[in-house]
Amino acid sequence: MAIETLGLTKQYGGKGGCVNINLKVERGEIFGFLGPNGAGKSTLVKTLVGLLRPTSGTASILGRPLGDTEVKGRIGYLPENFRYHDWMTGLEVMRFHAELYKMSRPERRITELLELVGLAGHEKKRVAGYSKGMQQRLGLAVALLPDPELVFLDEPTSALDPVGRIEVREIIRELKNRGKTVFLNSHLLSEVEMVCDRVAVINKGRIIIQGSLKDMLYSGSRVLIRTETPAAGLIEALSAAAEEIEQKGEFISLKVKYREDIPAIARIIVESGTPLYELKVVGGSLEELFVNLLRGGKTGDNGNEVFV
Ligand SMILES: Nc1ncnc2c1ncn2[C@@H]1O[C@H](COP(=O)(O)OP(=O)(O)OP(=O)(O)O)[C@@H](O)[C@H]1O
Repeated sequence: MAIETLGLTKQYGGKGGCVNINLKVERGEIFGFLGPNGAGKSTLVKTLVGLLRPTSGTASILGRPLGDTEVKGRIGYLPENFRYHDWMTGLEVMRFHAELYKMSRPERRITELLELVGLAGHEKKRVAGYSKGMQQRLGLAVALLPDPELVFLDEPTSALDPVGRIEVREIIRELKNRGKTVFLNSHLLSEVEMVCDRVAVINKGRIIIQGSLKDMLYSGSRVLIRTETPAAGLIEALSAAAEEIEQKGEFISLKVKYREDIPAIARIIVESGTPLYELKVVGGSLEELFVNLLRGGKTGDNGNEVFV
């Protein structure tokens, strides 16, 4: 396990922060930690990397307790708001951090990382002359310096333009290919949807849902079926696999709980002898799920709109 927390709480004078966080992040996965501004994402990351002391609860990082010095050399951290000395060049910032990591021959690694983040050719320029996006890339290169097994990225694309976002996404995928674990804090849903294997959603300091992104997205989505002449008994047969079945003209709409319900529904229709002209899944976007969760409404259920 890369990260395991048990009832982890960090509050500031009894307020804010994050409360009773129970998370498991497997090694080698990209885990998305999603929540609106002020939800408690940065607080959790700062607690996990050892910058904040928990108010209560426990956690282990790469199998060691929080604050373990040896583990600190095996993790990388890109903070949300960082500023390097702007009179230094990108190369000097990298060398300075390599010294902090006590790396003996960092030059090759530095060159490789500057290339990876797209800063090759700019390394001799002062940070003062870097755009926000270039500074963010430099931060990412610094976070990857120790070739960490586990990387915490706090809003890594917030300062980037669309092309920069795609590039960072590619770097994150590449990290996964190399067997690294990535903990990605973000309020950007599409970001998380595109790269993460599993996610947790936090709101007002508490986790409100966590799990595999695939399962989460399908839970509560609707399947819309077009059949001209439903066979007798089809609706009853479907009610074994789905809920809230509605029939209107040649359309049948139903709500599914799990991803596996969808092929089961197709099978029931075909086996009943009903001609199937169309089957489509409606809803199931992370944005919809997120908004519904935050409003405290149902998840991903927009099936009624289809019939209007
Ligand atoms: N140093 C602090 N002192 C007091 N309260 C704090 C401190 N840091 C954060 N908080 C409060 O804790 C809550 C969670 O903040 P946190 O920065 O962890 O959220 P976040 O999800 O990372 O938000 P954002 O995306 O805006 O950075 C907020 O209500 C914030 O005001």
